[in-house]
Amino acid sequence: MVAAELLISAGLLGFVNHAYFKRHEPDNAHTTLLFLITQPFALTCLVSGSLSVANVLLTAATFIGTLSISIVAYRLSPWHPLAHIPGPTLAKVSKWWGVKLAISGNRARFLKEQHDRYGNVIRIGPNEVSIVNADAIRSILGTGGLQKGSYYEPFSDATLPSKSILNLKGELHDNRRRIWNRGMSSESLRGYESILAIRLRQLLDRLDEIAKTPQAELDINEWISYLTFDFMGDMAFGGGFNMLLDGGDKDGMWGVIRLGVKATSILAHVHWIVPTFNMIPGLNETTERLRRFGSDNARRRVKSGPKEIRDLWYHLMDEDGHERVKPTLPEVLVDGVFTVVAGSDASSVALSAFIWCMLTHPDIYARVQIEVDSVYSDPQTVFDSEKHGELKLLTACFHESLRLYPPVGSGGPRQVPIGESRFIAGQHIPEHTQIFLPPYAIHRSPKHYFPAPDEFDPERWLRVSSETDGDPSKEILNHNTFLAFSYGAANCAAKHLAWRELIMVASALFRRYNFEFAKNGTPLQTTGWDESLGDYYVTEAEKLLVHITRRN
Ligand code: HEM
Repeated sequence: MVAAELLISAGLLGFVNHAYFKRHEPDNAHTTLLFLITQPFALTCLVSGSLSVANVLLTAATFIGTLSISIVAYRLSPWHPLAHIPGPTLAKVSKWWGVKLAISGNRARFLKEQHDRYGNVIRIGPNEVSIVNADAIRSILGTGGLQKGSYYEPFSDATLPSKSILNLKGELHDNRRRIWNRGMSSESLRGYESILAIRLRQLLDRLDEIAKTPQAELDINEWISYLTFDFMGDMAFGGGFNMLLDGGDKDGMWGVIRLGVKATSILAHVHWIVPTFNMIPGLNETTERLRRFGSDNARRRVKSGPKEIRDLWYHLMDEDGHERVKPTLPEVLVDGVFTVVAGSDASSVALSAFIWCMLTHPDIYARVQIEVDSVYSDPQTVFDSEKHGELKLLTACFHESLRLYPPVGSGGPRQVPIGESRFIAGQHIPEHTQIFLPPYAIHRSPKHYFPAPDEFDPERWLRVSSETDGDPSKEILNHNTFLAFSYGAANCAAKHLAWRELIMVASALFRRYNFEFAKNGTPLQTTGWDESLGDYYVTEAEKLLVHITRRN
């Protein structure tokens, strides 16, 4: 009799809990776990008057079983607000499916496959959708679109008094972005170019040494990463990073930053677990080191005083005094760390993917080299960005490699606010839904790039047509769907700097060296490197082993 009463009340409690969690998303794992564990004990005591092990186990099993079945049944039921949107069944059931996919690093490619299978709007989580549609880009990322939501929360350190620009919303974002935009004016960019040129000369010196040894091979992805990391250190904190001179990650900070981004990109799918993770000694070591990295660098930058060439720090601190309310040190510190994290890997993987495309398309590589040679007939002028406009084919090659391998492959989502709903890409999207616009899949859709959307064809950017006039056999190139730097008010704040960096580095490398695949490169490096790119918010690349020889 007691057992029956326990079964019924534990079952009911499971349903009540589901109703509660549907309205109140957990904000951490520890209190939620405590809340779930105490209930079977309390219920057993209340119903049976004692705490016998058998009764507690029976209550707990029934409670958890009913709660789980209720959640799964609801998420798969026709009553779920996203029931009309197709997608993989396991994705609809649990966020943990998203975590597993994120761990695999295969997210961008997998989303494309699912779009090919299910269509333009697919459900990729209990309350998440992914959309591949040109009009949706403006309505989500453009004016009056949606804001960032819970996915981005783990990208901020909750113990710090300020969030980085990546996590700010509304007016707070507009204010910070105004300062960033000033820091990216044409005048500021010219200063950054001279900072980059100094680092680029260091890279060329190091590569010259390597090129002296016949048949020597190098991981070009790694050397480019040293360059972009040091450059971002110069920009954000006025120097102090010396990966090029050290020939590696001497203090291990580069590894820590990469691990931090990777872990965050995975945990962002279950953002409520992060506060719990941060409480576990040992597990928060990476966050601790990142915190120290930020504060040490900020302290060093403040102490070092004004720089001969104005760095990004100068602008972010508003040392010119344009702002009514000056940015605080913690605000600039978090943006400095974000600059190093976001700016270095995105640029290095973009450059590596470009070199990969050149090596796998020798005919185009030869033409690019001729173009670079003719624009920079005097090798000493290769740092002059005034000539970038003349590098038409090289620029088209970057557009194409960024199209095929966008460094932020599946992007970060925007969220429909509570109490609102949207009609996007022909579908009703209910409140609280997170919407992804995955650049990798959008860039490879034949509706946006045609013919051969999966092929490297830089000429498509040089041919004129962008209209089909309803004739599907005609070429399509929809510039509005090029999302490598995102779109709208929160697009890449350093897009113009990044373009100059990519073109300057590529010109300098191609003007000075001949590149070939390393003879000892594994088949992965010579034929499948692109498939090994891991999507961890920013793309992670495997070794790209090449052999270089100095040109005259
Ligand atoms: C090829 C290189 C780069 C690519 C492809 C790239 C791409 C992107 C993308 C896709 C976003 C949007 C992220 C999101 O919505 O979740 C973004 C944001 C951002 N990027 Fe870049 N990025 C590059 C280089 C850089 C560099 C070098 C810097 C710093 C100097 C930088 C600073 C930023 C900032 C501050 C934001 C946040 C803007 C905001 O929220 O208003 N990026 N970038």
